Amino acid sequence: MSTSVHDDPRSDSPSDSPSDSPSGPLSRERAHLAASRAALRAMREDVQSLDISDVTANWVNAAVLEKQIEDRVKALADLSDTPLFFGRLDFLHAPGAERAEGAEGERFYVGRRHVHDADGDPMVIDWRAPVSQAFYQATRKDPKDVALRRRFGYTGGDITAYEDERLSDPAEEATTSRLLQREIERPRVGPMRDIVATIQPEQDEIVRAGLAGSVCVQGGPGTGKTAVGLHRVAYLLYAHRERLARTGTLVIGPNRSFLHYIEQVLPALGELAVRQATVDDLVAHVEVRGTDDATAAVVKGDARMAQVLRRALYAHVTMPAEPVVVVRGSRRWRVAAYEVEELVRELLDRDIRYGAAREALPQRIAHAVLVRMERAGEAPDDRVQDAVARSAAVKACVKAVWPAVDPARLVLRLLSEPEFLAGHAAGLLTEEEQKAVLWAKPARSVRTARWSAADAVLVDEAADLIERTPSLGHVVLDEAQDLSPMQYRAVGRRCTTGSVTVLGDLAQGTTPWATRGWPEALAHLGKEGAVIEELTAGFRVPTDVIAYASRLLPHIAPGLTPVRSIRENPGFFEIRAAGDPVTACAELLRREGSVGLICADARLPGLARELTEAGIGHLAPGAETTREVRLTLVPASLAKGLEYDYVVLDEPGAVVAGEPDERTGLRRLYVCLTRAVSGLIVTHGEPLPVQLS
Ligand SMILES: Nc1ncnc2c1ncn2[C@@H]1O[C@H](COP(=O)(O)OP(=O)(O)OP(=O)(O)O)[C@@H](O)[C@H]1O
Repeated sequence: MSTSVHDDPRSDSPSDSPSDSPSGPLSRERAHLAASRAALRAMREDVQSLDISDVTANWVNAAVLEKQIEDRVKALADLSDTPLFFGRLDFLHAPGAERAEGAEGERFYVGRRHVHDADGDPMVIDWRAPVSQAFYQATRKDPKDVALRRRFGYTGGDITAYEDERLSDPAEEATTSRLLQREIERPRVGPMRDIVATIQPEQDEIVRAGLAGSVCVQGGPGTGKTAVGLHRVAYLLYAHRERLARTGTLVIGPNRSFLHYIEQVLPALGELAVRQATVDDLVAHVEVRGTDDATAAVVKGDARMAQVLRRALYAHVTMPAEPVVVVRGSRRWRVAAYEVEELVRELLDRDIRYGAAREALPQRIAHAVLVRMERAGEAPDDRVQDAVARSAAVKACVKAVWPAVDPARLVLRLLSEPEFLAGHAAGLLTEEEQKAVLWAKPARSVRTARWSAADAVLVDEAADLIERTPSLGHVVLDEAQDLSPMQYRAVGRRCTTGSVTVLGDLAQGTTPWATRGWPEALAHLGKEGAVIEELTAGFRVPTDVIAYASRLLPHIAPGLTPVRSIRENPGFFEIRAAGDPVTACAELLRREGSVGLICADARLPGLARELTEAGIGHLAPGAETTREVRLTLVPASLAKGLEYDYVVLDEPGAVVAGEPDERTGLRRLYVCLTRAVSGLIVTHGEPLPVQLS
């Protein structure tokens, strides 16, 4: 028997087989779904009925416990249109007890969360549990003891189809999953969805990679990098819940629209506590009101700036010229200048932060005083040492020798004072480079300075030299190819004791400092040992469209493997010379799903006006589509990471011309050409870039 799909005629999908009888497999599966829902309800009621009055001694404990209960009840909610399970595994033998989440049987339903019956036996196994892995990894070649893998198709919250693969049956031929195809081709509207039911084997490997190791994923447009990164966080939170609850997790994306687009995925997987931020959010020590030209931004983002900052900071440490004299009662205790210098040199040699060393110095000097007191026959205790450390003489010495430094002030001086910069950049930055980073108008104060985004990263680096930045347990860094070396360092210091998942595509790098190669980027992150994986199967872009966009690859990222679309639906692709984008939008809105009109940033206001004049409702730039308003206008600079069922790409030549150089322009165009799921119309009046011919 070969792989087969069985549909219920009530489903809105094409049917392969006749309707199911009341005792047929579909009815039995529906019965299991109903029983699982009832079991989940019972689990929720159990938690709701907990009486905490006996166990909470005070109101603080009671409040904490109540909050925990509230969270647990929320986590146990049964979302009516989200399937409770999406797959079933029938093993040939019962898996080992340690793999089975306490189950005795050999049949498992795989779903978004664990559900058990009144006896504690599992009705649904969490997709992240070890036993569920076979659902994603078993193949005909390596069936992993799976006799039958069943995938379920849903309409709303109801099972309407299933598809079987008898993996251990040598007579059955391999076919691609129809349900997977349907899932990939389902129209998109609104924010990104999870892919938990259809994670592919090569994606699953990355999702389940251990917490200790860092992973870097290079993948062309639509290969599922973002999806994989988000599911990886959910997996790690399941496998290392306590540790990550303590240390924290963070997802970094390129901008607000992108974060908004992905924000529903983790909550849908039951994970509510993952912070999402842009790199700019992480380094928001100063208010960013200024911008840099490309030359200045490239130098400010260069890793050499870290050395300039280090030098400038440590130049504040000077050797004492005077002894320290501490007066206690009638006695004076003297520590010679050369001895203080020795203490300072010792601290400089140690690998501790500037601020920590500054805090240690008074105690070191006080200790030297104590040794003298002991030698003179006194018996001072710790309190005396503390008092000496806090004495005016010691304080004055530390202030002179190892002064407090404010990180923003330090950067402000470097960018405002040519001599100060030259003093610390000599041999690191050329004169032109120094000129490029200096502000045209020196700033008077931290508050009034017109800080740029790159300046804020410098302040973050300086802040970390002074005081260690706390490290998180795991960081997912999406669209990483656009980060500067200094931004990589800023991310790297937020996971020094944790691990990172780096996601990106070298061909989509559109910043002047875009990543040239992953090993270099990983070195800036401080994760040289990370494994580099490549994803090449494309889930988003139709074959003809990706083939067209891939013509740009030799010009923008030679050597990268073109994406191979696994979509069966060919979609459609049209290039309309002298075509009108507004008419194209109107045409596409007659179909199901979202429509994005992507254009060069400068052309956006004009197109917005034309749409309004034509009476076509549309959303503000970058806004998420809804069922009511399915058309959104997307400036080329915001298109990265987003997708729409249909895209109208206006004037490719203008997209290229909108960037400072041709390669960046072509990369931007590559991003814009690869946003469509079902169809793309390119409209142009000007000639198309020759690289597309
Ligand atoms: N295994 C899968 N099953 C179903 N859909 C998938 C799968 N993997 C990815 N997708 C879908 O393909 C689309 C593209 O995925 P995603 O945005 O993660 O790609 P990406 O590699 O980050 O793309 P880009 O480089 O353009 O940002 C999304 O709609 C995602 O849900």
